[in-house]
Amino acid sequence: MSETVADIQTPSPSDSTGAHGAVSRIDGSVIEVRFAEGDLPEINSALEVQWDRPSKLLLEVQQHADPTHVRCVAIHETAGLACGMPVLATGSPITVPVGEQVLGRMINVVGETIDKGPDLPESTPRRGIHRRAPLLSVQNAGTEVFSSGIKLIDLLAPLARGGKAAMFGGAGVGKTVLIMELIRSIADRYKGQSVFAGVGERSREGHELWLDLKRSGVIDRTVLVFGQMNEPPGARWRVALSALTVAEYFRDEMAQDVLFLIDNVFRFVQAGSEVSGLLGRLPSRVGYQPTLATEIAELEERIASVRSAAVTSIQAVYVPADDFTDPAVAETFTHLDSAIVLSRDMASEGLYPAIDPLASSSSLHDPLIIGQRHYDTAERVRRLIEQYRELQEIISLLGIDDLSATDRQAVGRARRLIRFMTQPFVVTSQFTGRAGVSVSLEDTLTGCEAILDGETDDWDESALYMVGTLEDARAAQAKLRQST
Ligand SMILES: Nc1ncnc2c1ncn2[C@@H]1O[C@H](COP(=O)(O)OP(=O)(O)OP(=O)(O)O)[C@@H](O)[C@H]1O
Repeated sequence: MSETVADIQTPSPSDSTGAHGAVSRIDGSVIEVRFAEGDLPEINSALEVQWDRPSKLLLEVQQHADPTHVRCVAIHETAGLACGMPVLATGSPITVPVGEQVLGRMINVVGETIDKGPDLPESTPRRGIHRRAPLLSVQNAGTEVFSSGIKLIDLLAPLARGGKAAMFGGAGVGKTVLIMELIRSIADRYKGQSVFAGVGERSREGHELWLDLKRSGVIDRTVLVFGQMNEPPGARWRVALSALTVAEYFRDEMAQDVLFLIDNVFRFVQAGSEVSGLLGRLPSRVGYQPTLATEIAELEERIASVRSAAVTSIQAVYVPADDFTDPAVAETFTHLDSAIVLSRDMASEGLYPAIDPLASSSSLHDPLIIGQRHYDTAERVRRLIEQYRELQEIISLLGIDDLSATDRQAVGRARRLIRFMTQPFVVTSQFTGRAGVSVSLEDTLTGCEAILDGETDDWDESALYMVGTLEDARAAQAKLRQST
């Protein structure tokens, strides 16, 4: 057992364990329960409605309204619930099954299996979902590069082993596709376990992921935890913590590296905002809950690596109305090692993955970490693309012919570089008809250097579009020459 475990134990059962209450008010997903004075269950503890239905109805205590009433958020659907129904205080937080038995399984926010497989064995250990982050003294920040096989990411926003990366983007710019590709490319090379938290997204996507992981043979090392958009806000709000608890068990009790993926962090914030509104709290900036920063920090700070095991996290963050100053987005930014920003302009030009090379960044971008060659190439790429963007305004006004010869050369190289940075994905091969490729950093650097040095100046731009290495582009160019 690692030294961190003692620091992050689940809160001990409270005195209210086994206390009986009764539903006194139902307000959609917010339920008020009456207890005898002195019996009030703790905040964040779970209550179970005692009804004769086969489905469970769990509530989580959010507020002590007065000495005899608690206000709770429902984790399950409340249809059929009536005032006066008996409620049992479980005395502990919501718990989820953890450990080897859940590997290869798909579970919901409270740990019920949702993959139509057999029930989990009775012996499966369970852990409460509210836990503290490991102490700073035992945390281990990641400075080792974690290659993704995706050219743009490895070059300009390298991921850190044991670090946190997020993909930011508005609707439909490719967050889910990118996260799926990363799972595919990383999970089969990754020795540890993977935990996927599906928060508030479409349930169809969850099902597709499950089938996809099954086909690629990595499902036995993966746990999928879902609280999707058709579920009540309480479930969508807490599911990220449930998944994180499963990941923490691998890290702390089994000292195994974990890949922790979340799609989508914004939905977690949104569900928290819904719960806050239902509880009658006054909204804060842009209508968000006043506890926004705390809620994000409580989640993000728990996603931490310790000396004995690394937790590498990749998250998708929806950017509402493409507004990167949105408080939920800006707040998430502050917790990351790598930020991958997706651009609608690039997506509309079909430049996938639509990663903005200038807006994306990584704390590993330092010659002492990634090496001088990588650093210099990335800087040259950024400078050239920046120059191209400035020239684009002039081009749109005056046309390319009015540029100087050096500027025209820069534009040509930048356009080739931008095309070279596109890459066919395995997960999109079915609808693009191009086989997916993974590219090593060495090949990415060699290709970029060749383009920056002018080796491809007389190549057709299209030869560099949606290829893997420079050699693939060379072959495409030869084919194009032959056909003309
Ligand atoms: N790498 C890619 N190659 C080809 N097409 C892509 C790629 N990435 C995204 N697309 C296209 O963009 C569409 C939307 O992608 P995706 O579902 O990943 O977006 P999203 O940002 O997750 O959207 P939402 O916010 O609506 O969930 C895909 O269905 C696909 O047509």
